[in-house]
Amino acid sequence: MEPTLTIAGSDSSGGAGIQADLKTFSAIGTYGMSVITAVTAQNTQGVFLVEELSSEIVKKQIEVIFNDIPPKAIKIGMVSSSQIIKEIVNTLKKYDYKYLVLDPVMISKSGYHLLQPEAKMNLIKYLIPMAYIVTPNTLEAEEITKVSIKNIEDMKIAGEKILSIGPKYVLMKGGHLEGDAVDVLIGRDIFKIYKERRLIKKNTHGTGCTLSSAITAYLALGYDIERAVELGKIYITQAIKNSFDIGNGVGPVNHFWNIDYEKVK
Ligand SMILES: Nc1ncnc2c1ncn2[C@@H]1O[C@H](COP(=O)(O)OP(=O)(O)O)[C@@H](O)[C@H]1O
Ligand SMILES: Cc1ncc(COP(=O)(O)O)c(N)n1
Repeated sequence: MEPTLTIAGSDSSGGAGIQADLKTFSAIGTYGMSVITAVTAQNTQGVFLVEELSSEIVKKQIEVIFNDIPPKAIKIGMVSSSQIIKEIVNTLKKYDYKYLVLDPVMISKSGYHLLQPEAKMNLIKYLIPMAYIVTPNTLEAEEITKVSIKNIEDMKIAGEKILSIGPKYVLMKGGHLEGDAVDVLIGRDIFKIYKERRLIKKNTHGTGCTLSSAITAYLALGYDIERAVELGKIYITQAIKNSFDIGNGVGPVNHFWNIDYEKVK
């Protein structure tokens, strides 16, 4: 069983953050572990309060995991402040790893700032260059590059700008654009489009967390980047397609769409 690690925030409603990541890691057949950076009081209707953990406990969680169960692939989601970002960067520097998937979480779908605005520069300067792949949505890519994104051409321009900061690959997610759900993978010699029909579903809480975790799990299982993104896209599309209404707002996706419940009864 390949170990996978998420470094992210907790979502009390279970649809995004650490909870979405661990469900995805498990559904894809890896052994999920977590380093919690912050606790959010959140449900399908919004984020109501956030409490960041101390940098000491973030550092210690990373150290004890790496000293005992070195992960095959790591994903970073919500990191909230400059202090936490610097602690993660300094601690990860001490260890060997190949696959770091960075989902540059900034604002929740419900409009809450999960990354303090003044920490944005540190995320760009320190975390993006360390990543194997960065997975911004259009709003995050606009914040990082100041390029306005309306179509695939703009995604390419912004994606190449992010690539020049230092990661090996960039996956530009197009979930917020109109028309088909198109994502673009950009690398020094890769430009690949992943297209799925847009699903008319309101339950998209945690889609970005889920896709980046799926890519992390597939990298841990040994797939190359193009195939890991292809399988991740299939996983998130099916998870949205099979989502269910729970709560009164924007519900979660179905992380276990691939599980045969008859077998576990
Ligand atoms: N309505 C939808 N139908 C199909 N795929 C979608 C839909 N909304 C988002 N996606 C896909 O879900 C993934 C997450 O995308 P996006 O919503 O852009 O990210 P985030 O959750 O970070 O804002 C992408 O692969 C995107 O194309
Ligand atoms: C702890 C945590 N991490 C990430 C997200 C982003 O997910 P979304 O963009 O679907 O709100 C979230 N809402 N909460």
